[in-house]
Amino acid sequence: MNDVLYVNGGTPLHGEITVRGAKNFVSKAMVAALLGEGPSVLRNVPQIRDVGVVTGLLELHGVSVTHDEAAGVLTLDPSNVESAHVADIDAHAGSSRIPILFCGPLLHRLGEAFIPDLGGCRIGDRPINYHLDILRQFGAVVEKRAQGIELRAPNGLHGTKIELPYPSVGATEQLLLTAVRADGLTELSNAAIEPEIMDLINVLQKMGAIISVDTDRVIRIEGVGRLGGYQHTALSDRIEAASWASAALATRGDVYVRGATQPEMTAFLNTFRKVGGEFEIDDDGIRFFHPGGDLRSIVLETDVHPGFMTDWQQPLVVALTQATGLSIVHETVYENRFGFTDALRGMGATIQVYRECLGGHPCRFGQRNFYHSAVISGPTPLAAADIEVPDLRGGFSHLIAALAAKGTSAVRGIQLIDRGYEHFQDKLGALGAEFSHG
Ligand SMILES: CC(=O)N[C@H]1[C@@H](OP(=O)(O)OP(=O)(O)OC[C@H]2O[C@@H](n3ccc(=O)[nH]c3=O)[C@H](O)[C@@H]2O)O[C@H](CO)[C@@H](O)[C@@H]1O
Ligand SMILES: C=C(OP(=O)(O)O)C(=O)O
Repeated sequence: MNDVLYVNGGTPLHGEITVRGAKNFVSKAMVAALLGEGPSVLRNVPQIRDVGVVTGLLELHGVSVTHDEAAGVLTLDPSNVESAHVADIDAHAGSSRIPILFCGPLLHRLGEAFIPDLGGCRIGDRPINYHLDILRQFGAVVEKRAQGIELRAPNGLHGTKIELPYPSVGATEQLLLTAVRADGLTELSNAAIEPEIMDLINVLQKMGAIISVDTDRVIRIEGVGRLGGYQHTALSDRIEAASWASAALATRGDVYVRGATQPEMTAFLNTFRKVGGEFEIDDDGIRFFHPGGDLRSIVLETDVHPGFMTDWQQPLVVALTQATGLSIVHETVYENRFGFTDALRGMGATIQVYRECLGGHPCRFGQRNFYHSAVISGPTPLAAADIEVPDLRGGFSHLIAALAAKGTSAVRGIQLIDRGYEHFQDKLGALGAEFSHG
């Protein structure tokens, strides 16, 4: 497949697109199916590469997966996992970080697991120390191998009390997927409470789990002996929705995102409005548009939910290059998520990155040599360029910059974008973008 997109920018995006289920939920719900005795059915599944990667891993473990791609329905039947009993897989994680979440379900079913080294976006170190600490506290024995880790649970997995040093999404999911079938009670403090985690809890409850969530980031789980399958419709992808909203703003366009939902996007909508974008919400989606006139600069900090999520940051920064004045963005979730701004600078944007915590609150990256704050001065016209996609959201940002720029840009490595944006080229076409493969 041709991995370069030639984008002829300068045309505002106009029209309607649809977003389906959230990348950051669907993959976890697929792993949850491994815990059930019977088949599960997941609806509203997007056609993105991460779904293919997790499907491949589940099949390797004996899960039978059928996918009606057009209807977005996945059926996952784990009844053959015991007979397949794959102890040591000669596999790699592909582009995804999801394999680490197989630990709990496989340990419960097979008593052992081999997890390959992880993929995912290179936006910081992304260690798995919280995951391993959690698994060890449940009673797992973890050993490092050449290309991954090997785990055993010689005495089973037992409920425990854990406080996370930081409300990590993946570590919270690790705990949930392990605790639901562990023996006894588990209590997690400082848990992440992202909407995708809440929907995973919905799925686990449908399967028979007992989970309560307090208002102070404490989650309690009473382990149960067996879980069944589930039927569930995935919540929609608020990152994809916000990305198209940012594209509408940066190109002075008007995009109706069918499937976008308000409650999961409150922090984004507030920021969008402060920058000068407008939106209209109805029962089926959200219309995002540039109302004309100047955009306003803002001070923004990314944070865990209910804050402004880090995955919204990169697409929005492109729109901020078109706002009048100095915007400050303090990235507090990942230490290295401004690499994508190099290409924007090459296109004419004025963006400086700093090691200091700018914008208000000190974060855990302050004084540690990480360029995790950015100052964007605008508005600056963007000029076409030859750019290489660095990661998923950074890649979409580059695409937005190319759409906003005068002239024809070459955007290389666009396959990375398929990992989280369903049919993005069809959607660009539907919104009137001008592009070709050469
Ligand atoms: C597939 C998926 O759902 N990915 C999302 C998930 O990633 P993911 O689950 O990997 O992100 P985490 O919330 O775990 O990471 C947050 C921070 O905690 C650190 N950390 C995490 C685990 C650990 O063991 N040790 C550690 O230090 C990370 O390096 C990072 O700085 O949540 C992120 C934060 O909303 C999103 O940007 C990603 O899109
Ligand atoms: C960082 C992201 O994803 P992942 O955790 O899958 O790398 C993302 O979706 O922006």
